[in-house]
Amino acid sequence: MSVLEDIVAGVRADLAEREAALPFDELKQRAAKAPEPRDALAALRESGIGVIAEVKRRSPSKGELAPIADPAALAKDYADAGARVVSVLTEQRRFGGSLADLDAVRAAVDVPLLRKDFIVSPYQVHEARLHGADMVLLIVAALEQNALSALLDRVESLGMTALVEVHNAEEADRALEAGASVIGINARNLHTLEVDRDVFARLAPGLPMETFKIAESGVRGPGDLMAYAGQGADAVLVGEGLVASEDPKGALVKLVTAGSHPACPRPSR
Ligand SMILES: O=P(O)(O)OC[C@@H](O)[C@@H](O)c1c[nH]c2ccccc12
Repeated sequence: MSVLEDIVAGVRADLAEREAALPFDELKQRAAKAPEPRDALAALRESGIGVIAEVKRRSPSKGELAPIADPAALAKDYADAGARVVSVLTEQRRFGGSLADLDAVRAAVDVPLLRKDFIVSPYQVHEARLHGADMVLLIVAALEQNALSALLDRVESLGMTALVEVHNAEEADRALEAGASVIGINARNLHTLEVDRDVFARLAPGLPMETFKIAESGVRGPGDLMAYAGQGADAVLVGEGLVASEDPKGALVKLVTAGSHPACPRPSR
């Protein structure tokens, strides 16, 4: 089994337990009463190169990154430092996250939130909404085309933004085919877990000008952000570089400052 298949199998097992505890119809009704979603894409468009800052304890590639005893406090630091969106990993087995983290972060900050997980079922989309997410990650490599299209429509029908993640040109074509307008190009190969920062430069020119392009993974500091900006990124998503830093807030201020600096290349739109 590949790493991705292994993660998805665990996600499906955990999902079955939650579905048994709270039936889909009941979940949908509850989610429908949640406060209106925030416009994550509008928030990302507000600055130069927007930064999505991630709450992430562990990763399959690096193991333990940071204990993050208080995800709400970290998210507050992120928001204060100028994060346009905060990403919360909710996958438990490999990333040490939970929906409780999403709840805690939602209660603490006003910025739009991304639920970062391996979404394979409509159940998880409504669940994201119920727990205050405004944006949902959909990983093309984890989904059949029909499921991808259906999940994307579902995310949008609930007023949220879908961030559709791709790793290669074939996945990028599938994302566009499904109607994605916000595409994340992940430098981390989900099969080998290696980071290749050149993936963005290879794929971005093949995407339509109007597609909102997010560079994901491997951003170590302002230099990487500037490089991605020069290659046409509209925003970057950063996890490890922040959580594993001595001073996550200070590290994020540096990124946000670089992303809004006049010398930083800007999207031409
Ligand atoms: O920690 P990094 O290298 O800054 O990467 C963040 C983010 O891109 C990464 O966490 C990620 C991208 N796509 C994912 C899908 C699932 C889980 C995690 C991810």
